[in-house]
Amino acid sequence: MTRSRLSVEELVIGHDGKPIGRDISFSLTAGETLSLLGPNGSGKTTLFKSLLRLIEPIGGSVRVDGQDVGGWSRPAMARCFGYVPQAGGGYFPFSVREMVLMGRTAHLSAFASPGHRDQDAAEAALKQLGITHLAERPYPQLSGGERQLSLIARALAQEPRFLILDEPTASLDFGNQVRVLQQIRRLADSGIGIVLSTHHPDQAFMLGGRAILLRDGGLAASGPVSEVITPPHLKALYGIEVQVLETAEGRICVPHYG
Ligand SMILES: Nc1ncnc2c1ncn2[C@@H]1O[C@H](COP(=O)(O)OP(=O)(O)OP(=O)(O)O)[C@@H](O)[C@H]1O
Repeated sequence: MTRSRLSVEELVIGHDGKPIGRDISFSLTAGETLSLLGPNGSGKTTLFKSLLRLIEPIGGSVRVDGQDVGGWSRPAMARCFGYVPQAGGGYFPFSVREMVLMGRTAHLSAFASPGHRDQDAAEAALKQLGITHLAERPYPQLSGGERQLSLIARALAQEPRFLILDEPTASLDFGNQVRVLQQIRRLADSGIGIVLSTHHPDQAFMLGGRAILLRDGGLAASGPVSEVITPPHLKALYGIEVQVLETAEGRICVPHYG
């Protein structure tokens, strides 16, 4: 099976025609994971929204298998990309099952109601995230971790080739951070391309794959996680001294507190 390839080429991102990032190029094959790190305000959300055409890029292109997505319709974009926005992603006065089923909208023709194929995709997404037991619960009553898993299930029900997650572990407790990351890693293993932003370099180590660093209006580094998440890069990115230590579980970052 040939896997889809996402190529971001010399993207220029910004707001109201004013660039905040330029020359942003990277690529990803479905099944791979890419972690995006950068200080607050460096443009991570702007980059994701530009990639998804929720904000018009100022320049450059985003291609899937060589096709420029610039001319794609919204449903065509939604069949290719799932998006889990930052922090909660809105209020849904529905049960988890209903909310996840709404992720199927991109597959429905105008005015059509969901059919068996859509119900099956929603159930499969709930199962894949291990939250079938939450299906009847009203979304507003869920905990932060349960909401985040439900939002990922909703994006997954779209059956996207690429999943874009903006700080998927923000506001989660330590256990739920690890559980959500384990699920994300499984999604990559199942063949979905994952691009996620995080403020925790350790999470890039946990996910493996590749990482890119966004700083001063451009990509400061790009490559395998082990080559990108290094003390000099972290110092340049965050202005603090950090050691990278090897442990039995993998690498971890330890800041200097002195
Ligand atoms: N709608 C907007 N209009 C104008 N400027 C914006 C808009 N949204 C964001 N910005 C600015 O663009 C810059 C990048 O913001 P963005 O939210 O992309 O950063 P970020 O890296 O995701 O930040 P954080 O880590 O704090 O979530 C910031 O200076 C921000 O103030």
